[in-house]
Formats: sequence, C-alpha cells, structure tokens
Amino acid sequence: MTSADTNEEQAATPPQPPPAEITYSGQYSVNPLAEASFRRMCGQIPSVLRRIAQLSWRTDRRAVQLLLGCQAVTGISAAVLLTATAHAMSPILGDGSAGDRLHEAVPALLVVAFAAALGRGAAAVATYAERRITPRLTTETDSALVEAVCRVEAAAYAEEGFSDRHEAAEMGVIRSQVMVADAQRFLSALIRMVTACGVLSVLNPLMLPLLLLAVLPAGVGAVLTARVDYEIHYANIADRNVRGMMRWWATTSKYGDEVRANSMTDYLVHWYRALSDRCDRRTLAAAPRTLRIALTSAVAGGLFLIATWGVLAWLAVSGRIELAVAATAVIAVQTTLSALSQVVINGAAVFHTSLYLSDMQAFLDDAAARTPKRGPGRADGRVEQIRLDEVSYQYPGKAKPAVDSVTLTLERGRILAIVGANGSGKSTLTRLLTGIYLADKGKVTWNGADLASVDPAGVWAQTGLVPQIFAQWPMPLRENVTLGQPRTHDDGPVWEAIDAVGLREAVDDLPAGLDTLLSREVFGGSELSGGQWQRIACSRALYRLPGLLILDEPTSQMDPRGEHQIFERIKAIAAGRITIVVTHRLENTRIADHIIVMEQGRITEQGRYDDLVHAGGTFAELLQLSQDR
Ligand SMILES: Nc1ncnc2c1ncn2[C@@H]1O[C@H](COP(=O)(O)OP(=O)(O)OP(=O)(O)O)[C@@H](O)[C@H]1O
Repeated sequence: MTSADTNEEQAATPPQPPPAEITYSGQYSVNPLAEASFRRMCGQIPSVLRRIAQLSWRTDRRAVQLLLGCQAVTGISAAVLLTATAHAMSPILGDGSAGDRLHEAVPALLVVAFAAALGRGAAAVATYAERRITPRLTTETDSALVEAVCRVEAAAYAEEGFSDRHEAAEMGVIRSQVMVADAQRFLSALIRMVTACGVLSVLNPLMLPLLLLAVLPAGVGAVLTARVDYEIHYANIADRNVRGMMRWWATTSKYGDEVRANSMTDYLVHWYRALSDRCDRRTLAAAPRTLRIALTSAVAGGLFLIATWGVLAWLAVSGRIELAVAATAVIAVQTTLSALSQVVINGAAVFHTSLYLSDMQAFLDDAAARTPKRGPGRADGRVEQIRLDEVSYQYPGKAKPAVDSVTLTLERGRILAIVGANGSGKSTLTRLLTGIYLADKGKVTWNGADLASVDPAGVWAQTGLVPQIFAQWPMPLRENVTLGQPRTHDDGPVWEAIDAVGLREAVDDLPAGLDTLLSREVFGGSELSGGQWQRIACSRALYRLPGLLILDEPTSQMDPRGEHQIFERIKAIAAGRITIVVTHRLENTRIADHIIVMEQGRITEQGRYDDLVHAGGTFAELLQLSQDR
C-alpha cells in the first residue's frame, strides 16, 4: 500500500465521535438553589453551623469544647484590646513630653500586648482543636457514604439519577475537609467583629451602620458567587461522574492489555479531554457573571467605605469627637473591616459547604430509606425448598420484564441448570431467587417464608454465588477465599476450598502463599491468570458451605481439567444443598436433575438433558449449533 492510499483511507475515516451528552436527569435534575432567594440562602448559614457543630460534637466533644472556649477567649481579648487601646490613646495624644505621655500609657499598652497575645494564643489552640476534629470527621463522613451505598437495596443502582446523586454526595465528603476550619474562622471573625462594632458604636453611633454598608456588598457578592459555583458544579455532575468512571477504566492495569492492543489510548484520552473540556466550558461561561458580581460589589463597597472615612474625618475636624477617640475609631474601623471581610469570606465558604452538605445528607437519607426493610421474618434453618410463584421483574426504564411469570420449585439435593440466549433473564432470575432483587409480581419463598418479608442477611448467609463477573479483591489470597468470614482459626478449610478447585500448586508458587496480596499494582502483590481468578471465585463460594450454591458461567475461563474438576465437585457436594448452574455450555447441563430454558424472561422448555436433546426445541437447536464446527 502506498502512502497516498493510507492518506486516502485516513481521510475517509470518520472523526472520533464525542462522548455522549449525558445530563443529570429526572426528579433530581432541578437545581435546588435555582429559585432560592438571597435571604433564604443566607438563612442556611446558622443551620449549617449547627450541623457542623453536631457532626463535630459526635466526633470529638473535648475538641469542640476547646474550640468554643477559644472563641470566647478571642472575643474577650478583642474587647479588652480595643478598650485598652482607647485608654492608651488619651495620654499618648495628650499634652506633656513624649516620655511622660508614654509612661502614662504604659499600663494600658501592657494590657493591649497581653490581650493581643491572648488572642493569638486562642487562635493557635483553636487551630489545634480544629485539626483534631477534621480528619476524623472526614473519615466518618466518607465511611458513612461508602457504607450507605453498600447497604442499599441492589435495585437502587438501576434507578434514575442514583449514581449521579452519589457523585454529588462525594463533594460533601471533600468539603468536610475544610468545613470545620471555615466554621471556626467564621465564628472567630464574627466574634471579633461584634466586639469591634460594640466599641465603635460606643465611640460614635453613626460609624457602625456606615461600616456595615461598606462590607455588605462584599457579602452579597460572595454568596452570589458561591451560588454560581454551585450551579456549575450541578451542571457538571453527570459529566464528572462519567469522567470518573472513564478515568478508572482507562488507567486500571486490569484493562491495560485491551487499551493498548486495541489502540484505544487515543480515543480514551480524547474522551477524557472532551468531557473535561465540556466541564471547563460551563465553568468559563460563568466567568463573566462572577466578574460582574465581583466588580459591582467592589464598587458599592468602595463608595460606602469612602463615606465611612469621610464621616470620621468630618467628626474629628469639626471637633465633634476628640482626637484620641478618633484615633481609637480608626483602629476600631480597621479591626471591624478586617473581621467583617473574614466573616464574609468564611460565611460564603460555610454557605458553599452547606450546599454540598445538603446534597450529601439528602443522598444519605435516601440511601437509608433504601436499605432492605422487608419485615421481621427470618430464613431460619437449612434451606430445603425454594419456590417461585408467577414471579416477574422489570428493570426501571425497561419496556419489558426481564423475568416474566416464572413458576419453579427447587429442592435440596437437586441441581438445576438454567440455559438460554443472552439477555433472556437467567442472571436476573438468580437475583430474584436470592432476594437481591424483590419480585414486582408473584413471590419467592424459602422454606415457605416470603423473601419480601424476610431479613435478607439470613438468606445471604446461606448463599454462595459465583457471578459471571466476579470481584478480584485487592486482598490477601486467604481473604479472597474466606471473604473476611473465616470458619475456623486454622487454614484447613481454606486449603480444602483451594484443593477443590485445583489451585494448590499455583498457591504454593506464590511468594507468600495464602498471605500473598492479590494485586499486581501494590508493592509485593502478585497477579493470577483469568482462569486462576475464576477458580478463586469458585473456591470462595464452596468455602461458605452454602445451602444455596449458584454458579453463573463458573468455568468460562477455565481449562478443561479445571472445568471437569469443578463440575465433579458440584456433583459430589450436591446432596447437601440446592445447586443452580447457569451456563451456555450445554454439555455441562448433563449433571443437572432439571434444566430450564429461558427466552425473553419466560421458561419455554424444561426437563432432563436426555429429554430436551430429543425434544426438537430451543435446547436441541442450541446444542446442535454448539457442536456444529
Ligand atoms: N442492571 C440492569 N439494569 C437494567 N437492565 C438490566 C440490568 N441487568 C440486566 N438487564 C436487562 O435485563 C434483561 C435480562 O438480563 P440478564 O442479565 O438477566 O440476562 P442473562 O440471560 O443472564 O444474559 P447473559 O446470558 O448475557 O448473561 C436484559 O434485557 C438486560 O438488558
């Protein structure tokens, strides 16, 4: 092929398609702030301070007490400092020699120095207290979020907006790293400001309203800017969510081979950049608005500030206040101004935090409401029989049920095989059998108890599941088998499970045997092959000695020896449990006592292997196709 051919071919190739436009959708797509008034937004600050205080109190009471104590000391020292300054001014600006004036002012100046030192000391201790609270508060918030997601009904994952709201809630965790510091700075600035204002209003009542007017525009500006930031955050949630997922898929070593050998790097980078650009575009589009807000508030604030200084000069020049009082007023104005700007900056930060905390709390509340609450029933005793009566299940947003009016009885000691085309509902059926999903119609019973009213923990304690796509936990091999639920103090049963799947030799070859960390990415970790991982997945289900053993394509990655060994094992232990095998390798269904064939969510054929082979139905057709090479 000539280079001209190559160029022609390249020119004919369509450009890289952009990432799909995904919007944070459904009932949660409405920005809660869009219609909120400025007053309502400011009104959120006290309630978020209360929330932060409650969270901190639960984390470390003593540190909170220390923090509050420091705030009180800050207020007292600020008041003492200004009052002592006023006392020092009279002698300093009075008559007499410089030495005499200074001498007379010394006691007041000493008080000033002491109050300043006390204020600084209180600030340092407050920072220490905040640093005691923040890490644990963040960990607590983060862990609560992880736990909430792990504990919801599995059906929630398929619901509209669930993962986007999870992403939005993550921002609350990030924000929790700064919220105590923001709240602490806000409170201490507020205390300093109130104190300085008090002193100022004693000196001259006119000064205070003017000063408030000087800072008010900055406050309004900061809150409006926080509102714009939140709007952008809100608009970017869906893209950020997808970008986060894409980042993991693109960079995890698990898919490294596929990314490279299928030349996906360029497209993935293009995707990632395109999503980031989309987020940036929204952010940049808002920049003129924030600039307008900043300029307007600066101009308004500046005008009021000029008025404040003008009034102070007029009071002093016209002799309405003494020079000493005017000098103290200058210091009080400066103190109030700096405290006020801190109040505004940190108040806006607290307000900003409140937005993300509300998202996080809403998600946590929603997740708590979605934990399985199925009634007081218990699935006690070994499971002897599972029955499905006219069971149907439809995924949210899907037009047709994934499982449609299925009736079936499973008995202990028997093996059921489920076969059928892709998407015919086999995996969904296993989720219904185990109560991972609850049926929309009909009922599933374990030993006669309806799963809709039974605590699922008891059901899952009796279940061993090898799913089609199984987890490869970055944990030591032992925990990959026991899943953190050891049956004995020794490793005997672990080795038994490993022997059952023919993995002893491979484990012996690992650098630390059962202690080997199964994660190539971690220093000292090792990696297994795909088939070896699948054997681990089988061993963990066997290790549980479950009453219900479900194997969904358990040997798809195994060599024939491994596959044979697993099926021999399934047969050998079948007497003590209900066994379900989902498979596309129809030869493997020979071990089953009963086979069901699923099509579009329904059971269309059932019987034993020999009957179905000669029935001339779907099973026979699929078997023939699998042998037609
Ligand atoms: N989490 C989900 N959310 C929405 N729809 C789903 C979900 N999981 C499965 N489905 C849909 O339900 C139907 C049945 O899927 P299921 O996974 O049960 O099929 P299957 O028979 O196990 O397929 P396969 O042989 O490919 O594993 C399919 O149409 C699928 O698109």
